[in-house]
Formats: sequence, C-alpha cells, structure tokens
Amino acid sequence: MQLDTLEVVEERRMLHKLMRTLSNTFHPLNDRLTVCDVHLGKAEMERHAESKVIVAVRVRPLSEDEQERNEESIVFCPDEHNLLVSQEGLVERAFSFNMVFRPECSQQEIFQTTGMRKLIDMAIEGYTCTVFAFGQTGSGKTYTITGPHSLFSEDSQESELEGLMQRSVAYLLERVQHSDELFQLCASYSEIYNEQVRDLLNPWLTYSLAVRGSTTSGFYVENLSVVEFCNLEGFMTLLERGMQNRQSSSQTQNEHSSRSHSILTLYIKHTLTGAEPVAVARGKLCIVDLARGSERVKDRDSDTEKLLEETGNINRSLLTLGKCITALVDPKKRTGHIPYRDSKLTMLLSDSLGGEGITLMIACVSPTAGNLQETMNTLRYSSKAKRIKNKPVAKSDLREQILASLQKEIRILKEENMTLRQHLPKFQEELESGASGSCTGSTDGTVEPVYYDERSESTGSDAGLMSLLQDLKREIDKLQKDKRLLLDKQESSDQQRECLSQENVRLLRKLRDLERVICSSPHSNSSYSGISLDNEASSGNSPQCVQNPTVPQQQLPPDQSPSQPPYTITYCCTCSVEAHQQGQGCPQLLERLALHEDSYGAHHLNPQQKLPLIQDGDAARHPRAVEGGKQPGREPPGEEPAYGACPPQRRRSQVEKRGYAERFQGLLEARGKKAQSVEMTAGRPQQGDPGLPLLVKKRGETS
Ligand SMILES: Nc1ncnc2c1ncn2[C@@H]1O[C@H](COP(=O)(O)OP(=O)(O)OP(=O)(O)O)[C@@H](O)[C@H]1O
Repeated sequence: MQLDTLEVVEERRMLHKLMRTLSNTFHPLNDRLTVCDVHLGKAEMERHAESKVIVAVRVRPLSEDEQERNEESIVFCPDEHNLLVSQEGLVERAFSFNMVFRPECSQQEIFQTTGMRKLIDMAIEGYTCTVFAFGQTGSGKTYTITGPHSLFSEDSQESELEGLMQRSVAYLLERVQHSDELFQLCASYSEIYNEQVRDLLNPWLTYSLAVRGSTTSGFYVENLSVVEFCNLEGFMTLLERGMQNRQSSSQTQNEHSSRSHSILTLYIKHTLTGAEPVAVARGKLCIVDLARGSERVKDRDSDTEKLLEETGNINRSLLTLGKCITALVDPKKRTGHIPYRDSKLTMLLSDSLGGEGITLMIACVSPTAGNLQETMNTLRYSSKAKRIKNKPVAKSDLREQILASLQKEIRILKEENMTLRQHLPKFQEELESGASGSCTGSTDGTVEPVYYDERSESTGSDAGLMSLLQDLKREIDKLQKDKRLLLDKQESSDQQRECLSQENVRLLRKLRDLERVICSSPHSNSSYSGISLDNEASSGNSPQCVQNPTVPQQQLPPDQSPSQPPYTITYCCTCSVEAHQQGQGCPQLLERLALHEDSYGAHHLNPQQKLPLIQDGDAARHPRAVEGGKQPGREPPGEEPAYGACPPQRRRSQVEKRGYAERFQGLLEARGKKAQSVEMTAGRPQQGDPGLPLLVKKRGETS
C-alpha cells in the first residue's frame, strides 16, 4: 500500500511539472498573439490607406526684364486652390489644385503651407517622402527648392530666401535635437545628366553610376556616396559642394539654367528606444529639382549639338514621366506595366509615383503670355498627377525584429515540446504501471475499483487538479481560437507561425490524450464523482468519498464521451471530518459547483442532482454550508435550505476572483499540511515538493 502511495505521489509530482511546463509554454504564446495583433492592426491599416499625390502650383512674379518689356501676367489666383489662365481673346481655363501660391508668396509661406513639416515628421516615422519641383525653364523650380543662386555667394545675408531644402533640414535638425530618441542623419546628392547618374558629392568619379532594382528596396543608385551630417553647417557644406558640381548653363530665359535633374536624399535612421523590441525606422526625404521642363528645342537657342542632346534627354525623361503619370491615373493601366524603366528619372521616382511613398509636387509656372503653352502643359500634367494614388508604407526594422523574436520563441517552444514529448512515454508508462500496481485484480480478472480514505486530502487535491486542468484546457482552447484568427488574418504570410500553430495543435492533442490517460487511470480520482454519506458503517462516523454509480450518463456534457471524465465532481473535497462535525461547511464543494455551472451551464446538472447521495438531515450536518448557500431571510418560509444551493452568481464571482496560481498554491499548501500527518515508512517527499499525500485502501480494509 505504501509503495502504491509513493508511486501515486511521484505520478502527481510529474503531473504538476507537466502542467507547469504547459502553462509556461502557453503564456508566451498569449503575449505574442497580443504583439502580433497590434502589429497586424498597423499592417492592415497600411494595406488600406491610400494617399494621393499632393499638388501645389506656384506662380513666379514678373521678372525685372519682363516688367521692363511691359509684359502682363495671364495667370490669376482667385483663391488658394484655384488658378485661372486667361489671355484676352485666346484662352480662358480654370484649374484647381491642393494649393495655389500667388507670385508674392514668400519662401517661408511656401514651406509652411505645403506641409513640409508634416512630410518630415512622416519621414522620421519611416516613410519615404518626396518633394519635386516641376515646370518650364525659368519658372522658379530651383528658386523654390534651394533659393536664388545669389544665396550661395560668400557674402549672402538673404536667409529669408532659403528654399525648401535648407528649411527642411533646419526643421529636421530641430526635431532631432529636441528628441530623446536616437537619430542618424545622412545625405546623398546626385544628378541625372544626359541619362547618366552622377554623384554630386563625389565629382571625381568619371563614370556614371548604375541604377539597380531590387524587390525589397525598389530602384536605387549603386555606389552613391552617403555622407553623415549632424548640424546645419555640415549640411550646407554638402549642399554647396553639390550645387557647384551641378550641370548648368546660361540660357535666354534663365542665366543659371539647370541642365540636369538633381536629387537630394536625406536618410533618417530613427531608433525608438522606448519600444520593446527596439524598433528602427528608416525614413527618407527626397527633394528633386527637375531640369528645364517641356519647352520645345526649336524655341530655345540650343543651336549647339551638346545643347540639343541635353534637351533631348531632358525632354525624353520628362516624356517618360508624363507616360508614367498617364498610366498611373488610368485605372486599367495602373495594375499593368508602368514604363518606369524607360528613363533613369522615372526609375528613381518610381517609389514616389504610385509606390509606397508620400509625394508633394510643386508645379512652377511663369506668368507671362509668352510662356502660355508651357504653362498650360505644366498645369495639365499637374492636374493629372494629383490623381495618382500611393499606398504609403513606413519602412521599419520592427518587422524584422518581431520576426527574430518570433523565431526565438518558436525555438523555445520547440525545445519545450521536445521535452514534453520525451516525458510523455515515461508518463504513460508510469500511469500504466501505477494502474497495475494500485488496482486489485480479482480472481476472475476484473479490476476492482480503489477506495480512498475520506481523511486524505487527496480527493480535494484531485478536484483542484481537475479544476486546474479544466481551466488550463479552456485557456488553451481560447488561445487556439485566437491563434487561428491571427493565422486567418495573416493569410499564411508567415509560414513559421503556421508551423508553430501545428506544433501547438499537436501539443494540445497530446495534452488531451494525456488527460484521457490520466483520467482513465484508476489513480485519477476524477472517476469518483459522488459523495457517500450513507456508508458511515464502513468508516465510522465520517463520510467517505466513493465512486458514485448513480450519476447517469445523460447528465454528462454532450461533448464528452463516457470514457472521459465527466468533470461533474460534486464530492466533498477537502473539508475535514472535524469541519463537518463542527458544522464548518465545505467551501471547496461550493467552488466546485460554481465551476461546474461555469463550464457547462446550470441546465446540465441541477445542483440538487449533483449531490444525489446527500440525504435528508445532511443539512443539519452542514449548517454553515446552508447558511452560505442561501442567505437567511430570503428563503421562502418553511422551505428546507438545500446544501450547496448558493446563488450561482456569487459562487461564480468567488471563483473568478481567485487566479489559478492562488488556487494551485492553496492546494499545495493544503497538501503540505496533510503531508505532515501522513505516516510514511519509506521515502519522503523532497524539499519544495508538496508531497501530495494520498491514502489508498482497498475495499474492506479498515483505516
Ligand atoms: N518666386 C520668385 N520670386 C522671385 N524670384 C523668382 C521666383 N521664382 C523664380 N525667380 C527668379 O527667376 C529666375 C529663374 O528661376 P529658377 O532658376 O529658379 O528657374 P528654374 O525653373 O529652376 O529654371 P531652369 O529649369 O532653367 O533651371 C531666377 O533668377 C530666380 O531668382
């Protein structure tokens, strides 16, 4: 008998261990689901958000020359969204844009109203933002982007004429300096001249740089120098160096006409130190100054071969830009081929047009009648461009970090699963050997049931264990549901997560199998589902827990097969004999009943039916229980209060207030106390081990 007891104790110790491991296994899963939900929400949001290209039009004031020639403006700005082109007797056409800037608008006003600050904020968050100035020669593109050429002379004091570039960098530096987070700012400056990409920060390179495409990064310039800066002076040095290296020439309309498209890119690496895991956002702000626009070659004094070639290339890239814009705004063509690869300019702007970036386009127009045709072309292109839709996506290393942490968790889970798998056969073996050791084989080969001494707390411990198992099972089921939901949402985007799911499903199956094995084992008290108070003759005056053959099968929850434990244990679990005799009641039993109702609903088992063996007069033995069950004064007069008929809500709340850990700890403590009173001749529970004492006796044995 003592040997049997030891085996059962060991078996339970293993069971506890297993349960602990299972709890640990599923808690990280729960946390991870939450993390994934959060990030999934962001990803979902990004998937659906669309942003149209923002188009602003800036009208240049009449130059001194134009004023001298008494030229008049034919471009009017009735308000900040509408623009009217009107030449008496020739044309009258109205356009509307996101923003329209009158000729008298200052550089500061342009910076503020175009929402450059917002763009920079988004670049800090990890978005790719692009600003490009577009328009015919001499319309004020370079003036808008960098300010007038005079600004770069040594004795210049005209800081109010600084363009978007300098103002943007100043704002960016201000943001960075007032932030507690880590930033790294770098810049590259390149130009596309005659369809060749040149590094403006490294003019000694004699060859043109290649434009490459990658599925993850899009198009990029290979080997382009990227220089770090940390203050405005540092940036201004870079900008000036780049401006000096830029191709320009003197034209009729513009003394410093740009002959190339220039692209300044600010790379913002933003480390979010507060996030866990640490996230790194990698945003970009590209500021593009396009070369002279769509003016016709024959109109200009490009009589030399070089100028003809330059203009041809510029116009070709602008033509491709036009084609791309046309394709992008056509719903049928949008999903098809967009001819980005036809020019270097469109390749490098592909992310800004119809990609994952946010784009601001500033169309610059000249106000005079002599530029009417070019002005109309610019405005038509701009009208089209404002219909282009992008799907902005923040570029962040956070995904990679989450992936890495998921992979780490997967590895841990795999290891734990492996351990569980290793333990499982051992467990089964022990259970089998335990079953053969503790069951009494009768002469006819049938197995007789084992009878437990009611003084042992083992029955109560079993009830607690079963309850914990049930709760754990419920939690696992919930986790499994959550997990399925998550997997559905992600639509197999993450194969590793699927593997994890399969692992967990296998684990759950094993757990269920294990439960079945444990429950079907004669050592598992879950098969003892009733309390007998009427067999006092066999055990003195104290009630004795026995298998309750009177619980009918139809009372079992519908999803349980008869071989499974009914989980309708209603026996008096841990209350001691003395407690009964002194009328202390049985709180664990009340708790069990509440749990039972929580699990399956009161309609499955009437609380009265749960205790079929409690006879009339039992209430007198449990006066406290009666008091606890029904509040005095609320009972109908003359009605006998039923044992355990505690109001369900109160019982439920009592149970819910207690966490699993607390209940588990309670059980262990209860066992620990009882263990001291158990006489064991061989072996002792190890230190820290609750001991789980269980007195097993055969029918007919005296206690
Ligand atoms: N808003 C403005 N206020 C005052 N002057 C302006 C404005 N816009 C442009 N200008 C002046 O007009 C001239 C041409 O401007 P800018 O060089 O910026 O033209 P552009 O469009 O860049 O020409 P290109 O394509 O040939 O380089 C410059 O002298 C510039 O100072």
